[in-house]
Amino acid sequence: MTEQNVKADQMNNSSFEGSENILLEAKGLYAIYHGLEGAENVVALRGLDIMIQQREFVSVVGTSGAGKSTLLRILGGLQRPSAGSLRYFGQDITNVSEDLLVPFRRNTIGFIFQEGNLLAEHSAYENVLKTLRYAGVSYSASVKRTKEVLHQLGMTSRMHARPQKLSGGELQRVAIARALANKPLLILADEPTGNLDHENTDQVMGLLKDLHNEMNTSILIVTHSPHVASYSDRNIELSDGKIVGHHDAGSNIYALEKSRSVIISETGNMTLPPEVMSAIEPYGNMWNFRFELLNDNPRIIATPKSTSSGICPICNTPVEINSSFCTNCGARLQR
Ligand SMILES: Nc1ncnc2c1ncn2[C@@H]1O[C@H](COP(=O)(O)OP(=O)(O)OP(=O)(O)O)[C@@H](O)[C@H]1O
Repeated sequence: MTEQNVKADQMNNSSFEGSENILLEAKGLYAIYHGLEGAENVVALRGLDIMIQQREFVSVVGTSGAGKSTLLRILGGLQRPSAGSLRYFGQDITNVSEDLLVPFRRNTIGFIFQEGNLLAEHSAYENVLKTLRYAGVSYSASVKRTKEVLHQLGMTSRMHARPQKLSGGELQRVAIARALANKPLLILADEPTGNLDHENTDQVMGLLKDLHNEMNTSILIVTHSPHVASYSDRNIELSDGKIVGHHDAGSNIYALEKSRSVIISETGNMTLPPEVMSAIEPYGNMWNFRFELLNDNPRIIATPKSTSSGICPICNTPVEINSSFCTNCGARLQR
């Protein structure tokens, strides 16, 4: 049994029934940044539900400002959600104190950031070693594990170099080594190849993929790049703080608009792809939606509710036939 199995088992022992393979589950996540000095609030996440199974490799894609980094910070317990809940192995950690959260993070999650975030005055070796010592691992075990993980990442010959002497690709290998050193159950990576050229991106992502296949670690990577996301087994597409698509390994995430799904939440709320939303201008208009099967694939058909019946479809009071709004409730109506 590996160290990670033991960690997962320990957490599972106190988990809720039926949640054995679910590493994390977030429900109804909101993130609101309060504007300073009269500036408007920014709603970065709008009620996200997300679930990650043990050993999954998941990517989150979205354009700049979609809320990717905010989501990663909340899932990693680095930032509290404004609303919603976060559970690891069924245990609610949304409101646990910082005293409990810090050791939980250290033992469960490894973080990789775009900049690598290595300590400049320490060598690659010392950067990894310090992480393990900080986590309470004995000196001799830390030395052994540091050498082992730097070797896995192909960094043995460069391990005594300081960050300023390392290339971008080497820096990220050390950052990965550091994140993996304590054998976390989850790696959270925020644009880990954002500073790398195409060749180094492929090398680093290939390494991460190989390591994922060898280890019991789940990975969640946030990126704006469909190419980076293509290394994952499952992709979640974020737009304006909402999930607008789920794509599995077989789908073409370079052409997301062709494979976007309609998301229906547990409470029955439906999220439509942004291009559909802008095409139907739904605000204040009434639409009929129905599902149809086309070649065995469900598709959604939307038709405007008309007022040809002479009844407002919203408040059910009589309206003039073909009028463009209801004088009783003020709804905009389709003629
Ligand atoms: N500390 C903050 N204070 C106020 N607004 C913030 C803060 N952090 C993020 N935001 C805003 O929240 C929204 C989501 O930001 P976030 O960084 O999560 O998006 P992102 O998808 O990671 O973007 P990028 O790819 O550019 O990093 C943006 O509108 C951003 O300006």
